[in-house]
Amino acid sequence: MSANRANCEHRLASLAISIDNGLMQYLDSQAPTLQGINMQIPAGQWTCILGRSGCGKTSLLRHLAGLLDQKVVWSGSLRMDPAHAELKDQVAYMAQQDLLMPWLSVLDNVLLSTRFGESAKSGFFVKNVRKIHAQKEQALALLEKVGLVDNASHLPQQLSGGMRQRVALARTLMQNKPVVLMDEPFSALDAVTRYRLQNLACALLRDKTVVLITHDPQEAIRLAHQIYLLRGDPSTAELLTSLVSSTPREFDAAGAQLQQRIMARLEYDDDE
Ligand SMILES: Nc1ncnc2c1ncn2[C@@H]1O[C@H](COP(=O)(O)OP(=O)(O)OP(=O)(O)O)[C@@H](O)[C@H]1O
Repeated sequence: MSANRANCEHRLASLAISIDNGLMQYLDSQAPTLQGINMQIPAGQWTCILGRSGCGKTSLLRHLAGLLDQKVVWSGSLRMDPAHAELKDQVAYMAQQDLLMPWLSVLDNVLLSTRFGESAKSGFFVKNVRKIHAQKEQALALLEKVGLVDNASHLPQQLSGGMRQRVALARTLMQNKPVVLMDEPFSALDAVTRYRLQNLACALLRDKTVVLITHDPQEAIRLAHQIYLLRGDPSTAELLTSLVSSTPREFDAAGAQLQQRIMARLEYDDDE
């Protein structure tokens, strides 16, 4: 069986997430960071979240990824459609920093999450040689998609920032989760590299339920099917707009107007 076919058979359905009246407070904090959060995150679409620094964007994303379970209290409902036991099993998380292991090759970095996943399930690294071979083929196919197959044996330090983020994207795809949470993944890149990576991510994550945090209204306007703003203290979520045209969008007059609206809402929040 080819690696691609094996991949299809294990692919999970896309999932929608719905948050009703969510409240999140850090255990060592006197007040909630998020309160009265209502969000609908549709399956197979991109939801972008903007908000001033410190409003709780990363906290919300990390909570969805199951990374804050010991650090916060959460109340309110967090549901998935179709319902599933553990949201954290369904998500791949792509952070602002690429978080590549410096001592591992590009290929091994892409394979890492798969092997940890297997390790967690079985108690030791995958032993099945055919399975390892199929995973390697799949990782190489993903590296081909992100244009880095010739760099498979390189170490991360031999790559540019944009190349490293492409490795991180391949690693995220390798996890093959229906939900992809991205925390400012392109913010450290130059404008042209960012533009190219936005296009690439848009193409490769087309079937996924993506939640993207960004400080860049233009990035949200290019990529989002809906844009939420986190505003206030504690923050609530405001659905600013839903966009129906296909992505990635070119920036036009309507985009410029929407950018102005976003900036006005964010500026107002900063002044409050
Ligand atoms: N482990 C923690 N314990 C207590 N408070 C925390 C913890 N981590 C973050 N916070 C607080 O939660 C609030 C939200 O932080 P968060 O990083 O989620 O904001 P953000 O909107 O992602 O900011 P930025 O845009 O600067 O990345 C901040 O006031 C921050 O100080």
